[in-house]
Amino acid sequence: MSDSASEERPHTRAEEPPRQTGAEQTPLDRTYDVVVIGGGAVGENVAARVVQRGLSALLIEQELLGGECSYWACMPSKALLRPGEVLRAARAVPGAAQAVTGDLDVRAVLERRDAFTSNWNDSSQVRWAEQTGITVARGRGRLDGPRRVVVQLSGDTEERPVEARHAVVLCTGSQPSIPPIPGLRELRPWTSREATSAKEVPKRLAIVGGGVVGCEMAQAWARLGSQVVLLERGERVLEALEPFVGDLLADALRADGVDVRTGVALRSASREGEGPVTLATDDGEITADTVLVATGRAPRTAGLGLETVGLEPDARLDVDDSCRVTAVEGGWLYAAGDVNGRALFTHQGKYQARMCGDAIAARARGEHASPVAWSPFAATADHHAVPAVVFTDPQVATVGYTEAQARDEGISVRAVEHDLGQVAGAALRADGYTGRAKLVVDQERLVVVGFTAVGPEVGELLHAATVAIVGEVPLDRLWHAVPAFPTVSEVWLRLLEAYGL
Ligand SMILES: Cc1cc2nc3c(=O)[nH]c(=O)nc-3n(C[C@H](O)[C@H](O)[C@H](O)COP(=O)(O)OP(=O)(O)OC[C@H]3O[C@@H](n4cnc5c(N)ncnc54)[C@H](O)[C@@H]3O)c2cc1C
Ligand SMILES: NC(=O)c1ccc[n+]([C@@H]2O[C@H](COP(=O)([O-])OP(=O)(O)OC[C@H]3O[C@@H](n4cnc5c(N)ncnc54)[C@H](O)[C@@H]3O)[C@@H](O)[C@H]2O)c1
Repeated sequence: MSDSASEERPHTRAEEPPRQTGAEQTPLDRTYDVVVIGGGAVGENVAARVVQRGLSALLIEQELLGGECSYWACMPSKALLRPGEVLRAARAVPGAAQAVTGDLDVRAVLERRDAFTSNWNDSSQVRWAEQTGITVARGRGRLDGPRRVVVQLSGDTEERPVEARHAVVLCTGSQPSIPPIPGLRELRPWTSREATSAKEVPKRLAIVGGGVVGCEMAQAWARLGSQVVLLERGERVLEALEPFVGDLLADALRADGVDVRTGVALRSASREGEGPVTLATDDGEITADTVLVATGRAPRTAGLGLETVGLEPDARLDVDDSCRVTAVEGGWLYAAGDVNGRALFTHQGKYQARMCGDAIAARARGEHASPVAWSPFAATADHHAVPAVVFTDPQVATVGYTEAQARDEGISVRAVEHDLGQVAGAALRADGYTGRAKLVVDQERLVVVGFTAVGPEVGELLHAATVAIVGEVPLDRLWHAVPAFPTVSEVWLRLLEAYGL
């Protein structure tokens, strides 16, 4: 195995030749050690991991190899947000601000976004997979009994049966949920796919749902020139997070011209012919040209043949920490990434891929590979150390429990907060730097169990907190982890001082 095969699949930009058609596909063998259905970031990483461990792997993908993250989620959304963030950062520093004489160049922003998706061409990812030693089948896969999968190759009417010697791994991801609001589905609203791949800036954009997708896309399109209204039924945007997060973010979105409305119930949606859309809420009517529904996601399991292995067709895929589906006997069926609903993030799905790939390979060698906590076969961090960044400006960085979640888990906690703008490193970064950080401490074990920060580019602060939580670093040892002056990380010192060290 070459070194490059042990690297993770890259997110590159490339100009590539047209995609293969079904007729040009590699012929399939009858049996593989591992069959992976779904070639998003997670499926690719499961396949690569087992191949690195000496097993053969078939990876079946019905659309673009790389999945949502590369083409309709993480990468294009961040490409849409980054130019606005840079522009605002420059404007917040006198001396640089005077050099900024124009506004965002929308065409250039969209072109850069397109380059990050390789213009929705996955040839470079297919090449990477093949060089890694993975067999790629373009088409649709479904279960057909224990260890059996049927592949409907693209451009081919015949179905090909394949068998898995050791494991079948479901990595089919998730899809947007559209709430059953009268008229909404009939409008054919944007989902995250259209919101990340649109070629033109909508004039009036109404967004239903003030979660991560709603907030990121509200800011991206507002800064590109849309008139955006953001409707959230909860009390705050990003309501699951610490309360100050939603407050600071709503202020920032409003400063960008977004009309943020919380505690709003959408009653119905309608459109007259090709005219504008009317959204009726309990707070009055809203007129928009485009509607984005961003109200959460559901596992993509329809038509996956779950009933052929004794599960309900729409069953929740509960898994153990090695991602083995607990309701299926024989221990051959796994589910990793968004489809198992544990933590809907690319990084966490890829973590599951590493753990489950190693568990599959060890079990194929006859080892027990018990998924005990923090072993190489257990995605233990999924339970209480999931990092996440909302890439708005300001960013929101979180890992572990919020104070409320920790209390709900029965943990005795004490929380401390600090104003990020008071940190010398933050003040140097931008005039008027606004932000806040919070540490949640387990009072019995005296370790950090949660961290939240809001502020420009605080995402880069997050890994220190993840290491502290995963490493269960005692507070009195953390006190010796000295942040360099003048970095924003000095907030760690301030938080520990606020705690009483
Ligand atoms: C707008 C947006 C922005 C996001 N930004 C971030 C971010 O910044 N950071 C982050 O960590 N996460 C982000 N996420 C979440 C992230 O995109 C997902 O967690 C990640 O894509 C999940 O990867 P996956 O491989 O499990 O699923 P997917 O990426 O959905 O891949 C599943 C693949 O399976 C294929 N498939 C499905 N059924 C079949 C079948 N029967 N046969 C063959 N193929 C099949 C699909 O075509 C798809 O390619 C974002 C999500 C959205 C919507
Ligand atoms: N930066 C990132 O890492 C990133 C970015 C985007 C998405 N994601 C992932 O994708 C997942 C899905 O994102 P999402 O934003 O679709 O879901 P979400 O669960 O984060 O937010 C959905 C929001 O919609 C609101 N809502 C639901 N029904 C509503 C209704 N009828 N009217 C008004 N509001 C309503 C909810 O209260 C909630 O605030 C996220 O949980 C996250 O895991 C991650």
